[in-house]
Amino acid sequence: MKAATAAVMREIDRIAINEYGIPGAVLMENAGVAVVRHLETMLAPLSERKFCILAGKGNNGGDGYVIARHLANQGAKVKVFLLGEKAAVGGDARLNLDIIDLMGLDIIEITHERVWDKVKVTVTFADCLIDALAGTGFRGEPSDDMVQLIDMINAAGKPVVAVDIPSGVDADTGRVYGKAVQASHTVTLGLPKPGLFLYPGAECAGQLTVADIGIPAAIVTGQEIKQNIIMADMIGAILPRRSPAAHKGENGRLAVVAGSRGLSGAAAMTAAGALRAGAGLITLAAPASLQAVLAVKLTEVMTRPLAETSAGAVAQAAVQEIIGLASASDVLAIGPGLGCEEETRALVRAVVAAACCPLVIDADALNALAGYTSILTDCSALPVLTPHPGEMARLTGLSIQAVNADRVKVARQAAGEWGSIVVLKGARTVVAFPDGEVYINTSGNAGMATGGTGDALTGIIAGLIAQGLSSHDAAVAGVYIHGLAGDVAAAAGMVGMTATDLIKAVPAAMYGIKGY
Ligand SMILES: NC(=O)C1=CN([C@@H]2O[C@H](COP(=O)(O)OP(=O)(O)OC[C@H]3O[C@@H](n4cnc5c(N)ncnc54)[C@H](OP(=O)(O)O)[C@@H]3O)[C@@H](O)[C@H]2O)[C@@H](O)CC1
Ligand SMILES: [K+]
Repeated sequence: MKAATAAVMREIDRIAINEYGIPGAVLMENAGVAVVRHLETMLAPLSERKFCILAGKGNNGGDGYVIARHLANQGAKVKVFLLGEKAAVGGDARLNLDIIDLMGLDIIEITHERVWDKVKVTVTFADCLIDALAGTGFRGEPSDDMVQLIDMINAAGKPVVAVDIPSGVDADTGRVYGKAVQASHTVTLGLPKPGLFLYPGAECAGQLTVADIGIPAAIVTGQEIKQNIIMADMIGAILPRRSPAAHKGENGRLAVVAGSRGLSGAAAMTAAGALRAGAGLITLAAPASLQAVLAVKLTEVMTRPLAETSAGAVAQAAVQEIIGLASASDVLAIGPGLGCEEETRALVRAVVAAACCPLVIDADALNALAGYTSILTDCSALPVLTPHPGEMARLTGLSIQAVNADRVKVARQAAGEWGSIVVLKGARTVVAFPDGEVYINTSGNAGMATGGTGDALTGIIAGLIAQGLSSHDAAVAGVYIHGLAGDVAAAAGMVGMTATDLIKAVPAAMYGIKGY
């Protein structure tokens, strides 16, 4: 599913109106009717309900007046509060405001202090609140009046239906500067906006519905929309169907370079993630002293002992062995648990520079690349990098806060600069490509915020590449399957679930998507 930024949505509206001749008032009518249809599914019979519509002076408020008209026609009790003066409302919104004025609906301008008591009483006795304060035209921090209204809406404990976007949420980034409406439902218009999927905006949106408002499909396909939302059907189309006559050699050869003394678990979980994602033959190369324990942990994985430093990390002397292993493999996953010794870091850089198979680079291998990201642009195949925000901060020189403030922008910029696929992990993982294409993941849950889930993701993505998926498709499908496996595991209890629970749930997640 494509997601449109506020600027792209405005351009789509402009083309629909100016080039196709669809009057803006028709789009607004369709928008308002779509919200009323949604209210019918939630609160029928509408004739027995009381609605409080909170409208701004822009077109989002205009949608609110259309909603008010249709609700009143159905016999509902409707009160409209306008954050500003009627005289300040223009265009299609004004047209619809004038209509409900002529219909005799109660429209109260919030222009002086005395009105607030009335707002409070109405909000308290309403069955449902409609947030039509602001949509894609919202900028920056809400004004004091808007904050007061948002506080009242959020404190009311009533169903809140946001029109297009919960007011106060940035449509592009999901950021909330100050306060935002906490909606129980959002009916977004035309195309969904990225900010409805990125936190904290995603949490403000509640249950999301995308409403068709009659924009010609050709306008949307004619736009270069680079934001995508990852959904199950998209992944179903990506995953290959396994031939009934398949043998292990057809499902790829995968090498993992991971682990150091005290960090054997990271290596094991990476290999197990790849195994559960369906990779055929896996070789786990790790410091020699870990071999015995890894062989016990992973019955189905081959292990390869590597030269190690006195501290039990992979030594520089292992470089040729790893490069040789990479050339005999379809994909190499490198990084989890390698540790932070400088000798190991130098080895990672040498392997990344020389390996001729696709790479999935994670954890300590990412830290080894801080200050050396230019190596990535010379990789023979597009490498997949899977940083969490801390690793991303180290790689970019930004603070973790700056990384999280606009995850899409940061991931996209890094992917372009490094000529790599960047999987920026976290709630709503973002996958960015060098051409600016971005995918936002929708699966997963807070139970996944536990050690080892990142190692599992590295294994899953590498496991999919081993089975013949392009690095592009493997990154997109990998993050979705990983989150879905987390959701499957969380069905038995979210708090306390482990990365191992998630890994075991990968086959069930894939079964849910593809039926195998
Ligand atoms: N034809 C179309 O295009 C269609 C558009 N459609 C709908 O229009 C919406 C876009 O409409 P838009 O562009 O008029 O802006 P909109 O979201 O109403 O926001 C402006 C309002 O927000 C206010 N405001 C902003 N920042 C603020 C702040 N920090 N703090 C406080 N207030 C702030 C601003 O106040 P002002 O700055 O004027 O004082 C003004 O009142 C879109 O989301 C969809 O719902 C549909 O009907 C389909 C057809
Ligand atoms: K809104």
